Amino acid sequence: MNATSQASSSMRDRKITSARVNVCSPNRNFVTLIIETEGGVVGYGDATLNGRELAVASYLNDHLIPALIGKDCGQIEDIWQYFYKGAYWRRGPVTMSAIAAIDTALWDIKAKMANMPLYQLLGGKSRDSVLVYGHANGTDASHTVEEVLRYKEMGYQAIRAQSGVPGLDVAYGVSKDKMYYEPADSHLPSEQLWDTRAYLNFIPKLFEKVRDAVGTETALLHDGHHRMTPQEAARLGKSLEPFDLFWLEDATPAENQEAFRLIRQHTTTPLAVGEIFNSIHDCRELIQNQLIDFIRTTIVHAGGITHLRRIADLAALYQIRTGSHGATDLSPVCMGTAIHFDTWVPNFGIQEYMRHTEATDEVFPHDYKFESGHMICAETPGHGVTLDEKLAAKYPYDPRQLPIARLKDGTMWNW
Ligand SMILES: O=C(O)C(=O)C[C@H](O)[C@H](O)CO
Ligand SMILES: [Mg+2]
Repeated sequence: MNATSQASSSMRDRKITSARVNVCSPNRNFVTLIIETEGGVVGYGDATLNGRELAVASYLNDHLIPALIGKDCGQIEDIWQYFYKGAYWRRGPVTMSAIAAIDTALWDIKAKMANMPLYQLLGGKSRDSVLVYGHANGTDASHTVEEVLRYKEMGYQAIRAQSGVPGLDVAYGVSKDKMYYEPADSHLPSEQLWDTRAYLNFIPKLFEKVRDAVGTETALLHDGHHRMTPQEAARLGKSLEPFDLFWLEDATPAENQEAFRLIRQHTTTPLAVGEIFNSIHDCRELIQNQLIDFIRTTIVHAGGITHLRRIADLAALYQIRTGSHGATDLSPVCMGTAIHFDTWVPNFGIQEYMRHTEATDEVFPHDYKFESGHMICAETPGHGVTLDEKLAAKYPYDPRQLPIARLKDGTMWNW
C-alpha cells in the first residue's frame, strides 16, 4: 500500500457512521451520546442537563446527528464550529450540552485512535492526581460538624459544608441519604421555603464550629446557590473570613457579571462561580476584571473540551483557577473526562466530586479512582468511561425536576 492509499484508507476509517442517544435512569437520569466510526472506534459523550434531559436528546437526534453522519471524526474543531456557528442560534444550555456531547465523544475517539489516555493528547500531565472536594451536609450545626469529620475520616482534604437552617424545613444541599445527594426529587418541581436573614445569621456560627472541629488543614467550601443579593453576599463573605474558606460559591446570580464587583470590594473570601454557565461570554467580564478566583464551568454544560479549554486559558491569564462542577447529575462520562482535563490543565484549582450510586457506576464502567482526597485517571486510551447499554435498558427514563424556592410571602426566589 503506498502512502496515498494509506492516507485515504485512514480517512475512510475516520468517517462517522453512526451516532445514537441513550437515555437511562440508574437512580437518576443521564443522556449519553455514542459515536461510531467506519474503523469501529466508539466514543462516548455526556449530554445530561438535569431536569431538561429530553430537550438535549431531541436537539441531538433531530438536529445535530443527521449532519454529523459522514463527517471525519478527526476534525473536532471544525465540527465544533459547524454546530456552533451553523445553528445561527448560539449558546444556551441545550445547544452547548449537545455540542459538548459530540465534542467529548470525538476527543474520546481521537485518543483511542492515538492509543493514548486523553490527558496525553491534551498535552500531558501537569500533576499526578486531582484534588477533589466532597459534600458533607447535616440537618443542623452539630450534625454538619459530624459529617465534615466523617468526610475527613474518608480521606477528603477539601470538604463542602451545607446545613439545615433553623426555621427552614428544607435547605439546599442537605440530603436524606448519607452518601448520595439528589436534588431533582419529583416529577413536577417541589417547593422549598427560603429566608435569607435566617441563613445569614446561621452560616457564620456554623463555620465557626466546623473550623474548630476540623482544624486548620482541611479546605472548607460553601455553596450559596444564588440565594443572596450582592450586598448580602458581601456581608457573608466578610463574616466568614476568620474561618479561611477555600471558596464561597454562587454567592449571587451571575447573569449580571458586574454584580460581583460589590462582593469583591468588601471581602477577601475567595469566590467561585459558573456551574450554570455555558459559554466563555458568560464569564468573560468576571475573569477579565478579576472578580472571581475559581471558574466552575464544566465539560458537559460548556461545549465540551474544545470550549472549556478556551475558558481555562482565558482564566489563566488572570491567575484564576478551575473548579469544575461535578455533581451527580453530571454522568461518569463527564467525570472521567473532567479528570483527564484536570490532570492536564495548568491552572487547575479543585474538582467537585459527588459519588454516584452503585447502580450508576455499574451502568457506566470507568477506570478513575478516588485515593486520599484525590482522583486519579488511568492509562486506558480515551477518557476511560463507557456505557453498558444492555444494563442501561433496565433503567428507563424517569422524569424528575429540580425544586424551586419561594420566600415566606410567596415570592418566587432563586433555588
Ligand atoms: O454541585 C453543586 O455545586 C450544585 O450546586 C449542584 C446543583 O444544584 C445541581 O448540579 C443542579 O443540577
Ligand atoms: Mg453549586
